[in-house]
Amino acid sequence: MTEALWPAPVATAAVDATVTIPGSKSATNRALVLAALADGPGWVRHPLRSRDSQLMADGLRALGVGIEETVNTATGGTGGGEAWRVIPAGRLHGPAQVDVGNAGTVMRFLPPLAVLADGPVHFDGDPRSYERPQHGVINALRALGARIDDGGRGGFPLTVHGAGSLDGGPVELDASSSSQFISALLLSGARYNNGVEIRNTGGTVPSLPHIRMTVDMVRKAGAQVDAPEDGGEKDVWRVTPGALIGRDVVVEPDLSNAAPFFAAALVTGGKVTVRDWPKHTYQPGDQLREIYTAMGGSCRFTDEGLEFTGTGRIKGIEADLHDVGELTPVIAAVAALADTESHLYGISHLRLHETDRLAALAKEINDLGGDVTETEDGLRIRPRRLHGGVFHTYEDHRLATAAAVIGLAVEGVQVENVATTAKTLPDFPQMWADLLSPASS
Ligand SMILES: O=C(O)C1=C[C@@H](OP(=O)(O)O)[C@@H](O)[C@H](O)C1
Ligand SMILES: C=C(OP(=O)(O)O)C(=O)O
Repeated sequence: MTEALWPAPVATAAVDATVTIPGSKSATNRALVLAALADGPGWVRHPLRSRDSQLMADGLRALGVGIEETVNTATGGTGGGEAWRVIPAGRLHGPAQVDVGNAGTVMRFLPPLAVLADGPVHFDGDPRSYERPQHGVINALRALGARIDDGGRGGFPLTVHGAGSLDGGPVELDASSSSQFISALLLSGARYNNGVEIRNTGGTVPSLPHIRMTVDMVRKAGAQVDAPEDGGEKDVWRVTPGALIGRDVVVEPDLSNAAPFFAAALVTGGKVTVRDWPKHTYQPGDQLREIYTAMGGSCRFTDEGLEFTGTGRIKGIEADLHDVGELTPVIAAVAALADTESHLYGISHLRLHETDRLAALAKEINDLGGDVTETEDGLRIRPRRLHGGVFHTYEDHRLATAAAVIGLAVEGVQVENVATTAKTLPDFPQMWADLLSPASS
């Protein structure tokens, strides 16, 4: 398939901009699931509007949940802007068809909810959804009493035969390939007759901040959750059965999507402020403060948000990104422009993300003249002068934003299918143009 090429703009001066980043994908999709399972209507304010959140909303609608996408003009504590009203179905219904696209959150979070529907729910998605791990969810739901037909594939397409309820209870699974297996069961677990107790029997679970985000949101929806970080048993998460309440949830900006914008400050020796950066958050993107500081930037909170300043000189880093894997593509791009070598590790699970991110980053950066080697669980990136060329993106939004970062400093980078950023940031090309135009701030 030939996709249009987007000429990545070169920065001709240090950037100086203030950016509004749309809502967090992870928080939006959790809020939608919890609101759909609640005992009364709720609001999701400042939701992300992107392919992944539309897939989630459409999937829930297919099961009978009402989601009204409105612009809220109220000027209360939460301000105006977009707000989605979620009206639970009473009883989730099947038969239904759900498209999971290539959204990990939809693939993993909706089957545990579909077991509560009163009929079959058929799930299908992009070709890549057939390859991404789903065993943790399928095997766990079966062990908890659900009937799932997957034709022996262990993944999509599959049909969950909703029976209106699920026994639930204790279950073991291997969550070393995705934290989303655990989040998925925690989100629906309160609605199972016996709740759920999940024990990870595999290696270390990646993306722990995302599980903490789940635990926090499920608790705020009124359920009791025990988790290892609160003195609970290692590798065990428990939700007690009970009702969830329809709430008013305000979604934070997507801090992982701030990564390319702050990177622009580092690469050009400029300054970028991301508005409304939360002082306390469970998002992994908050770790950019530490990571980009180690790479030579400096940051501070201002009245508007978080401001990053760069010097134009980038230091390589040695970093375990196991907890914050989704930041890797953009960090790798920054590292490819650094003065010293970087070693990013703890991220073998990235081979099972939107694409094999380790292989894709190594190939694409090397095709621009870089020196990147894949290790068993990461990447070694050595400084080398890069040149222009086509950067393939493998339908991975974060490969496209990584390419844009390299393009700031390297003339002639052409990004294949920049539209793939629509997975979590549909306005990326315009936001990037605004960042680079003096009128942007
Ligand atoms: O639960 C979530 O919202 C996410 C969890 C992480 O998944 P993995 O644990 O599969 O890496 C992360 O990479 C993904 O972007 C979003
Ligand atoms: C891994 C990611 O997404 P998903 O939710 O599809 O797993 C990501 O956004 O980097």
